[in-house]
Parts: sequence; C-alpha cells; structure tokens
Amino acid sequence: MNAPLLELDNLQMHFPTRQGPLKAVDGISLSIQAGETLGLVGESGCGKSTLARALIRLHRPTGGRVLLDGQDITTLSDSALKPYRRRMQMIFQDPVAALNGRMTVGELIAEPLEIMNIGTPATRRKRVKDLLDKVGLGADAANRFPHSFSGGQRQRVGIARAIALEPELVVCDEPISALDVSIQAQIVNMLSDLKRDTGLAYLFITHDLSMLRHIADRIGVMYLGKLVEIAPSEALHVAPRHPYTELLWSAIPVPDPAARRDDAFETGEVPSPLDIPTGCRFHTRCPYASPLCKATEPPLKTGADGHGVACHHPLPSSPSTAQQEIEHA
Ligand SMILES: Nc1ncnc2c1ncn2[C@@H]1O[C@H](COP(=O)(O)OP(=O)(O)OP(=O)(O)O)[C@@H](O)[C@H]1O
Repeated sequence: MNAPLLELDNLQMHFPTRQGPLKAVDGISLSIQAGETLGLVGESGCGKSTLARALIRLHRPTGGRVLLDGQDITTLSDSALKPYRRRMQMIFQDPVAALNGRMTVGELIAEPLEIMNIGTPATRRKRVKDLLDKVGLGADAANRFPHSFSGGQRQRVGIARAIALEPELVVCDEPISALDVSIQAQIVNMLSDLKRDTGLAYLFITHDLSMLRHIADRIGVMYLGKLVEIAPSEALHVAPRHPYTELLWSAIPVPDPAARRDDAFETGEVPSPLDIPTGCRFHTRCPYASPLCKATEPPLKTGADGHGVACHHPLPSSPSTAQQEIEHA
C-alpha cells in the first residue's frame, strides 16, 4: 500500500471549559489514502466535526500529530501552513452562510485563488467559469449573489470554491443534510464524479449511513471522541464487530416493515464528554459489557482484512466464524 495522504497519530482536541477539559477528540489514529473516501459516523456530539477541523488545521490539536504526505503539520504557524492549506479543503452544511454575503458567486470562487496569488484577474475569471461549469452552474451565475440561489445551488458554489485550488483532500461535513432529498443524490453524484475525474480523497461526515455504504471505501465509527471501529464499507455494513456499530445500524430505517430488525438494545443516554466513563467508554450502554470493560480501555486492533475494532468482546466477523468460534469453545 502507498504511504497515506493523511495520517492522524493519537490526535487529541481537548477544549478547556469551566468544568474541566472537554475531550471532544481523545486519541484517534487513522489514515486516508490518496483518492480514498473515508466515511465518518457517530451520534451527534461524538466529535466528528472537531476531528475534521483539527485534521485540516482549522483547530490546533492539543495532542498527537497530523501528517500530510509524511510532513508533520500539527503545530505549524498560519504562514508555514499556507502551502498545505491549498491541499486540504472543507465543504460545510451551508457553505455560503459563513461567507461574505456582499460578494458575488464569481468573487467567492475566485477568492482562494487570489489569496494564494494564483493567476491574473483574466485567468481567474476563466477558471471561475470552468469551475461553475464543472459543478453544473452556468457562467452567468458568477455575477449573482449566493442568497438568490436554492440550497442545492449554494452547495454547488461551496464545492466550486472548495475545489478551486485543486485540493487532494476535501472534508465534507454533512454536505447534504440541509438539502431536499431529491437534491441530495445530485450533490452526492457530483462529488463522486469529481473524485473519479480528479482522484481527490474525501473525509465524508454524514448521518446518512445508507448513502455512505455506496460512496465510502471505508467507514470509521466514532463514540465519545474515540474511533471504535473502522473497516471497508461493505464489511462494516454486513458484519459490524463493535456493539456500538450494531446499535447505529439497527437504527437505520428499513423500508419493508416485515424485514425490520428488532431494536438491538435500549440505547440509553450518551455520557458527557466532560465525564467520560472508565475503561471502554461504551460500557455504560453495552449489553455485552463485562467487568473487564469497566476497568480497561480496549485498544483498536486491526486484522489483516483491514477491519479494526476496539472492543474486549467483539461480535463475530461472520456467521460462519461465529459457528467456528462456538465449535472451538
Ligand atoms: N469550540 C468548542 N469549545 C468547547 N466545546 C466544543 C467546541 N467545539 C465543539 N465542542 C464540543 O465538542 C463535542 C464534539 O462536538 P462536535 O461538533 O465535534 O460533534 P459532532 O459529532 O460533529 O456532532 P454533530 O453530528 O451534531 O455535528 C461536543 O460536546 C461539543 O459541544
């Protein structure tokens, strides 16, 4: 396997609060290969956005390392980061909301090029036109203001701006969750086409697990600031090994009521990241928890098949394996 495009080594992002450190990201190691789509899932508040922001250095991590192409960028100053910034971009839920409403779409898309001193005004105008074309907006969109656009069109503007500098990694933080269902598929297909055409990699954060199955090469599952499972997308859907992943999957709506799975177990409350349980942080909600789980945090162990799980009592990797395990017991 090639050296990863991006590598996180025990990354931490703790926020100081009056009640003590809030451990939003609490020691995550993972890598993203060039051209790969890594999906990231987990309940609200588990630290997905914080991880995304720390890895593209919108936050300065409080511990661990971020390596881009082997270069340690964890603590680089803003000026030293500049050449790395163009290689990693982010798409937000409503990217235009955060931008200057007085700028035209053309100005918004050209802005990253200007900041990086790329091209002349004329070549930038040409590039904006090409980018608008690429995201399915006509060239006349350049002179309009984003607030006059629909949600789907605004997301296209956000994507054009994100890809203006030809990044190698784009972090997509819930890019479709605010859009009508009919528009969601168009945006996802466009992102897939861009990946096919340019070979860029995505970190894709979403609550839409069924969609992720189709677009992600691998999926990571986060719980209370930790990565509890990571595996090739299909393996994670067909044979999740962490009880928390099983819980997430059991919550996916099934179209055919007759095929609906029983609720795996009562979900209970997610503990506060200000007061993380001892041992395995999922043990307070886990039906399989043993005294070991309460006492000792399980490390993430990855098998030869690339399936990693952090659990003392992982679920069997497939029904046949389960049978073998029973036979050998
Ligand atoms: N700047 C900050 N200061 C203090 N706490 C923060 C800050 N940013 C995030 N948090 C806290 O960190 C935790 C993780 O938040 P984060 O937004 O990363 O979760 P998330 O998994 O992305 O949630 P969602 O799916 O709702 O977007 C939450 O408890 C949140 O309140």
